[in-house]
Amino acid sequence: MAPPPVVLAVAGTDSGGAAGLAADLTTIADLGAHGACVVTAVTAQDTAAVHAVHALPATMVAAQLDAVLDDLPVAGVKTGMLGSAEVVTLVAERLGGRGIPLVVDPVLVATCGAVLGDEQVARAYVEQLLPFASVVTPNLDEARALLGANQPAERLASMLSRLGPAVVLTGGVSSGTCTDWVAEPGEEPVALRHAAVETTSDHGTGCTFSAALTVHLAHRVPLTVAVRRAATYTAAQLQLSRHWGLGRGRGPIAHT
Ligand SMILES: Nc1ncnc2c1ncn2[C@@H]1O[C@H](COP(=O)(O)OP(=O)(O)O)[C@@H](O)[C@H]1O
Ligand SMILES: Cc1ncc(COP(=O)(O)O)c(N)n1
Repeated sequence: MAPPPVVLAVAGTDSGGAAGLAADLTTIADLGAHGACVVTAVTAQDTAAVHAVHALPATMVAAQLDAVLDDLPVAGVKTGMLGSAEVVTLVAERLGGRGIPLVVDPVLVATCGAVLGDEQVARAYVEQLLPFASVVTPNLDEARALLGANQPAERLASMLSRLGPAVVLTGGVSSGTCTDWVAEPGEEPVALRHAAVETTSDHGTGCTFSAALTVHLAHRVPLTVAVRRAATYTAAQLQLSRHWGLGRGRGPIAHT
C-alpha cells in the first residue's frame, strides 16, 4: 500500500478540542493524509472563552520544524495560530520557497472574540509570510486587520492577492448563503456560494476548512476545485454537529 501524503499543521492547541491542532489533525486524517504537527502555542480554551495563552519560544518551534522537514516528505503545510511576530518570520524563513503548497490561515481573533494575534503579528503576516504563501484564508475581520482597511470582502480579497498569494476570503453568511471570495493573483475575485448550516456548534470551522484545503492542494488539485471540496467537507461536518450543543458557548464543529 502506498504511503499517505504528509501534511504539516503549524498551529496552537485548544484544550476544548474544537479549534487549532485538534481540528487540523482530525481533518487531515479524515481526508486520508498523515498529519505532522508543530505546536506554536498552548491555549487554555473552552467553547466560551480563551482563558490563557502560552506562546512557545521560537527556538522550540524551530526545533520542531527542523525535525519534521529534515525527515518527512511534506506535501502540504498549513499554518494556524502562530502566536508571535517572531514565529511568523521563522515560519516564512523555514517554509518559504520550498515549492510545497503553503496555506496560511491568519488566525488573529477566535470565534469567541479573544485576540490570538496582535498588530505586530498582523504586520509580520503581511510583510514576511504572505509573499511566500500559496493561499491565505482570512475571514472578513482578519482581512480587515491584515490590511487595516474597511472595504467590502471582494475588494479586500483583491488587495490581499496583490501581496502574492491566492486568497480565499471565507465565511460571509447572509440569508442562508455562505459566500467565499476566491482571488488568484492577477485575476478578478470569484464568489463561490453554498447553503449555510444553521448552527451554534461552529468553533473550529476555519481551521477545519483550511486543513481540508491543504490536503486537497497536497494532492495538487486546482485551487477552485480544492476550495469547493473543502467547503463541502466543512459544511458536512457542521451538519453533523448541528444539534450537539456541547459546552456553554459555541460548541465544536464535528471532528468525528
Ligand atoms: N454556517 C455555515 N454553514 C456552512 N458553511 C459555513 C458556515 N460558516 C462558515 N462556513 C464555511 O466554512 C469555511 C470557513 O469559514 P469561516 O467560518 O469564515 O472561518 P473562520 O472560522 O476563520 O471565521 C468557509 O468555506 C465558509 O463558507
Ligand atoms: C488554538 C486556536 N487556533 C485557532 C483558533 C480559531 O478558531 P475559531 O475561529 O473557530 O475560534 C482558536 N480559537 N484557537
